Amino acid sequence: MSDVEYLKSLLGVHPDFPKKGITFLDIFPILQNPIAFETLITHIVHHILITHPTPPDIIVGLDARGFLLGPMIASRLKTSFVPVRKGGKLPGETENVTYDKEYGKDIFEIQKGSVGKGSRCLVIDDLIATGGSAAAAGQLIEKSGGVTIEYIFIISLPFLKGEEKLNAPCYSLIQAED
Ligand SMILES: O=P(O)(O)OC[C@H]1O[C@H](OP(=O)(O)OP(=O)(O)O)[C@H](O)[C@@H]1O
Ligand SMILES: Nc1ncnc2[nH]cnc12
Repeated sequence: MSDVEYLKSLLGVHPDFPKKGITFLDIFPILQNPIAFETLITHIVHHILITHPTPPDIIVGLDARGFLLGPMIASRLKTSFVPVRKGGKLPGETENVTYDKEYGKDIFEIQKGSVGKGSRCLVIDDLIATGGSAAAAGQLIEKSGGVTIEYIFIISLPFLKGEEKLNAPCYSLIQAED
Protein backbone atom coordinates (compact mmCIF):
# COMPACT_ATOMS: atom_id res chain seq x y z
CA MET A 1 0.00 0.00 0.00
CA SER A 2 1.34 3.48 -0.85
CA ASP A 3 1.62 6.26 1.75
CA VAL A 4 -1.37 8.03 0.20
CA GLU A 5 -3.51 4.85 0.08
CA TYR A 6 -2.66 4.26 3.75
CA LEU A 7 -3.70 7.81 4.73
CA LYS A 8 -6.91 7.55 2.66
CA SER A 9 -7.83 4.27 4.41
CA LEU A 10 -7.79 6.11 7.77
CA LEU A 11 -10.19 8.94 6.84
CA GLY A 12 -13.50 9.05 8.70
CA VAL A 13 -16.56 9.21 6.43
CA HIS A 14 -19.70 10.73 7.99
CA PRO A 15 -22.83 11.01 5.82
CA ASP A 16 -25.22 13.90 6.55
CA PHE A 17 -22.81 15.92 8.75
CA PRO A 18 -22.96 18.82 9.58
CA LYS A 19 -26.03 19.03 7.30
CA LYS A 20 -28.16 16.54 5.35
CA GLY A 21 -26.58 15.85 1.97
CA ILE A 22 -22.96 16.63 3.05
CA THR A 23 -20.57 13.70 3.45
CA PHE A 24 -18.01 14.91 5.98
CA LEU A 25 -14.45 13.60 5.60
CA ASP A 26 -12.65 13.56 8.94
CA ILE A 27 -8.84 13.85 9.13
CA PHE A 28 -8.63 13.33 12.91
CA PRO A 29 -8.04 9.54 12.70
CA ILE A 30 -4.79 10.41 10.87
CA LEU A 31 -3.71 12.73 13.69
CA GLN A 32 -4.60 10.09 16.29
CA ASN A 33 -2.05 7.73 14.74
CA PRO A 34 1.53 9.00 15.17
CA ILE A 35 2.92 7.02 12.21
CA ALA A 36 0.14 8.27 9.94
CA PHE A 37 0.60 11.90 11.08
CA GLU A 38 4.36 11.71 10.51
CA THR A 39 3.73 10.16 7.06
CA LEU A 40 1.34 13.00 6.20
CA ILE A 41 3.63 15.84 7.31
CA THR A 42 6.69 14.30 5.63
CA HIS A 43 4.76 13.81 2.37
CA ILE A 44 3.69 17.47 2.33
CA VAL A 45 7.15 18.78 3.27
CA HIS A 46 8.78 16.66 0.53
CA HIS A 47 6.20 17.91 -1.98
CA ILE A 48 7.02 21.54 -1.09
CA LEU A 49 10.80 21.01 -1.23
CA ILE A 50 10.58 19.25 -4.61
CA THR A 51 8.11 21.74 -6.15
CA HIS A 52 9.69 24.98 -4.92
CA PRO A 53 13.48 25.19 -5.28
CA THR A 54 13.14 28.52 -3.43
CA PRO A 55 11.03 27.65 -0.37
CA PRO A 56 7.98 29.78 0.51
CA ASP A 57 8.47 32.73 2.87
CA ILE A 58 5.21 32.07 4.73
CA ILE A 59 2.94 29.10 5.34
CA VAL A 60 -0.62 30.44 5.67
CA GLY A 61 -2.94 28.10 7.60
CA LEU A 62 -6.74 28.33 7.52
CA ASP A 63 -8.89 28.30 10.65
CA ALA A 64 -9.31 25.75 12.14
CA ARG A 65 -8.01 22.51 10.68
CA GLY A 66 -5.26 24.24 8.69
CA PHE A 67 -3.81 25.22 12.10
CA LEU A 68 -3.15 21.54 12.84
CA LEU A 69 -0.83 21.21 9.84
CA GLY A 70 0.58 24.64 9.02
CA PRO A 71 2.77 25.37 12.07
CA MET A 72 4.39 21.92 11.96
CA ILE A 73 5.16 22.26 8.24
CA ALA A 74 6.48 25.82 8.74
CA SER A 75 8.70 24.62 11.57
CA ARG A 76 10.16 21.80 9.43
CA LEU A 77 10.83 24.27 6.58
CA LYS A 78 12.09 26.97 8.96
CA THR A 79 9.64 29.48 7.46
CA SER A 80 7.10 31.64 9.27
CA PHE A 81 3.47 30.71 9.89
CA VAL A 82 0.58 33.17 9.53
CA PRO A 83 -3.01 32.30 10.50
CA VAL A 84 -6.15 33.23 8.57
CA ARG A 85 -8.87 33.25 11.24
CA LYS A 86 -12.65 33.33 11.29
CA GLY A 87 -14.13 36.82 11.82
CA GLY A 88 -13.66 38.61 15.15
CA LYS A 89 -10.89 36.39 16.56
CA LEU A 90 -7.73 38.34 15.67
CA PRO A 91 -6.59 41.38 17.67
CA GLY A 92 -5.29 44.58 16.07
CA GLU A 93 -6.01 45.82 12.58
CA THR A 94 -7.18 43.19 10.11
CA GLU A 95 -8.10 42.73 6.46
CA ASN A 96 -11.31 40.71 6.03
CA VAL A 97 -13.37 39.02 3.37
CA THR A 98 -16.79 37.30 3.37
CA TYR A 99 -17.10 34.02 1.45
CA ASP A 100 -19.36 31.04 0.74
CA LYS A 101 -18.27 27.48 1.56
CA GLU A 102 -19.81 24.00 1.10
CA TYR A 103 -22.17 24.30 4.07
CA GLY A 104 -22.58 28.02 4.76
CA LYS A 105 -21.21 31.56 4.72
CA ASP A 106 -18.24 32.85 6.75
CA ILE A 107 -15.72 35.66 7.29
CA PHE A 108 -11.94 35.25 7.14
CA GLU A 109 -9.41 37.73 8.55
CA ILE A 110 -5.64 38.24 8.49
CA GLN A 111 -3.61 40.63 10.66
CA LYS A 112 -2.36 43.70 8.82
CA GLY A 113 1.42 43.61 8.56
CA SER A 114 1.67 39.82 8.96
CA VAL A 115 2.43 39.32 5.25
CA GLY A 116 5.28 41.48 3.92
CA LYS A 117 5.03 43.03 0.43
CA GLY A 118 6.00 40.43 -2.18
CA SER A 119 6.12 37.55 0.34
CA ARG A 120 5.72 34.15 -1.32
CA CYS A 121 2.87 32.47 0.55
CA LEU A 122 1.78 28.83 0.51
CA VAL A 123 -1.77 28.15 1.73
CA ILE A 124 -2.47 24.96 3.67
CA ASP A 125 -5.80 23.46 4.77
CA ASP A 126 -7.25 20.00 5.38
CA LEU A 127 -9.79 20.02 2.54
CA ILE A 128 -10.98 21.93 -0.51
CA ALA A 129 -14.68 21.56 -1.35
CA THR A 130 -16.20 24.54 -3.25
CA GLY A 131 -12.92 26.45 -2.94
CA GLY A 132 -14.63 29.41 -1.24
CA SER A 133 -12.42 29.30 1.88
CA ALA A 134 -9.13 28.91 0.02
CA ALA A 135 -10.03 31.60 -2.54
CA ALA A 136 -10.90 33.99 0.32
CA ALA A 137 -7.49 33.32 1.87
CA GLY A 138 -5.90 34.05 -1.52
CA GLN A 139 -7.75 37.39 -1.62
CA LEU A 140 -6.46 38.30 1.85
CA ILE A 141 -2.88 37.47 0.84
CA GLU A 142 -3.28 39.64 -2.27
CA LYS A 143 -4.79 42.53 -0.23
CA SER A 144 -1.76 42.26 2.09
CA GLY A 145 0.70 42.55 -0.81
CA GLY A 146 1.77 38.90 -0.80
CA VAL A 147 1.80 36.37 -3.65
CA THR A 148 0.27 32.89 -3.34
CA ILE A 149 2.60 30.31 -4.89
CA GLU A 150 0.53 27.18 -4.16
CA TYR A 151 -2.49 25.80 -2.28
CA ILE A 152 -2.05 22.44 -0.54
CA PHE A 153 -4.82 20.25 0.89
CA ILE A 154 -4.95 16.72 2.27
CA ILE A 155 -8.27 16.12 0.48
CA SER A 156 -10.02 17.61 -2.54
CA LEU A 157 -13.58 17.06 -3.75
CA PRO A 158 -12.94 17.44 -7.54
CA PHE A 159 -16.66 17.21 -8.43
CA LEU A 160 -17.18 20.64 -6.75
CA LYS A 161 -14.51 22.21 -8.99
CA GLY A 162 -13.07 24.35 -6.16
CA GLU A 163 -9.67 24.49 -7.81
CA GLU A 164 -11.15 26.69 -10.57
CA LYS A 165 -11.57 29.52 -8.01
CA LEU A 166 -7.86 29.55 -7.10
CA ASN A 167 -5.19 31.91 -8.46
CA ALA A 168 -2.24 29.49 -8.07
CA PRO A 169 -1.54 25.76 -8.54
CA CYS A 170 -3.32 23.36 -6.21
CA TYR A 171 -2.03 20.05 -4.79
CA SER A 172 -4.08 17.49 -2.87
CA LEU A 173 -2.92 14.08 -1.65
CA ILE A 174 -6.36 12.46 -1.76
CA GLN A 175 -9.11 13.05 -4.33
CA ALA A 176 -12.48 11.99 -2.93
CA GLU A 177 -15.11 10.53 -5.27
CA ASP A 178 -18.65 12.00 -5.32
O1 LIG B 1 -13.86 24.65 -0.04
P1 LIG B 1 -14.94 25.12 0.90
O2 LIG B 1 -16.32 24.86 0.40
O3 LIG B 1 -14.74 26.54 1.30
O4 LIG B 1 -14.83 24.22 2.22
C1 LIG B 1 -13.62 23.89 2.82
C2 LIG B 1 -13.46 24.48 4.19
O5 LIG B 1 -14.49 24.00 5.06
C3 LIG B 1 -13.87 23.46 6.24
O6 LIG B 1 -13.69 24.44 7.21
P2 LIG B 1 -14.81 25.00 8.17
O7 LIG B 1 -15.17 26.37 7.71
O8 LIG B 1 -15.90 24.00 8.31
O9 LIG B 1 -14.03 25.25 9.50
P3 LIG B 1 -13.37 24.34 10.63
O10 LIG B 1 -12.02 23.96 10.07
O11 LIG B 1 -13.28 25.32 11.71
O12 LIG B 1 -14.22 23.16 10.92
C4 LIG B 1 -12.52 22.98 5.74
O13 LIG B 1 -11.61 22.81 6.82
C5 LIG B 1 -12.13 24.06 4.78
O14 LIG B 1 -11.52 25.17 5.43
N1 LIG C 1 -17.26 17.40 2.98
C1 LIG C 1 -16.45 17.99 3.88
N2 LIG C 1 -15.79 17.24 4.81
C2 LIG C 1 -14.97 17.84 5.72
N3 LIG C 1 -14.78 19.17 5.77
C3 LIG C 1 -15.42 19.92 4.85
N4 LIG C 1 -15.41 21.24 4.64
C4 LIG C 1 -16.23 21.51 3.60
N5 LIG C 1 -16.77 20.39 3.12
C5 LIG C 1 -16.28 19.38 3.90
